[in-house]
Amino acid sequence: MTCWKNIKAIAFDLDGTLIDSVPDLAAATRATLSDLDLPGCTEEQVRSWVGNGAQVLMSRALTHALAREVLQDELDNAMPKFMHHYQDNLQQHSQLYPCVKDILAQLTSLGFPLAIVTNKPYRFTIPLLEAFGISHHFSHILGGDSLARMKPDPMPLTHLLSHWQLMPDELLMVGDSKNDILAAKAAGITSIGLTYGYNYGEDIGLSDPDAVCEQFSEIMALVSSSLKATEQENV
Ligand SMILES: O=C(O)COP(=O)(O)O
Ligand SMILES: [Mg+2]
Repeated sequence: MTCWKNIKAIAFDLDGTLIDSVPDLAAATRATLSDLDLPGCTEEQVRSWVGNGAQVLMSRALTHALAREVLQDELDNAMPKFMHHYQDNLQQHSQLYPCVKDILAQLTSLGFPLAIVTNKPYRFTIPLLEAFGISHHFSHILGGDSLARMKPDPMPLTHLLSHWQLMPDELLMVGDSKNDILAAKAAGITSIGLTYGYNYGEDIGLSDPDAVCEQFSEIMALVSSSLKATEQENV
């Protein structure tokens, strides 16, 4: 049984959890394909390709456009173009999901240490968080290239556990993708799966997170049981 009352710190996924970033990822993907004189793609297709970082996104887009397996040098040629297009247009059309700013502020004022654990390259993560005015909430920020392995590997989460000196049952991962839930399970930590993000078109419930939430604001009710437990201990 999940013990919500033990939660002391929270790790958040970024794309599809805090920020709906697909419109700008799709624009950068399409601009890259256009540079290469390849057929474009839809935003919906990009939504189903996001989840394993920029390189895998571009690899999936090229595989689709070429209708065959992509060669390493084709990917190597495309990546700087994608990075350039995305860097210049990180938040033209991306948006924070409802209540994100408010809930992060509440969690911060309640004293939870918060982290970002994203597969997005680190160099895009910081400016995006800053652009939306939420970077100050996170005391630790890990991009997909910050460590040797990214989600679904547990490495970023075990890194956080040792950084914060927490037991696995004291850390919560909140994310929209099976990569978030698989990483959480492999690290032995609690997870919440959000239904509104990107999960390759699959139901996040199939990954069996400890709880499924349809709205970001619903995480407050689960996390607040840990506060009640702390209050009772302090009486
Ligand atoms: O960039 C991606 O592919 C996914 O990023 P996320 O881990 O924040 O969802
Ligand atoms: Mg995500």
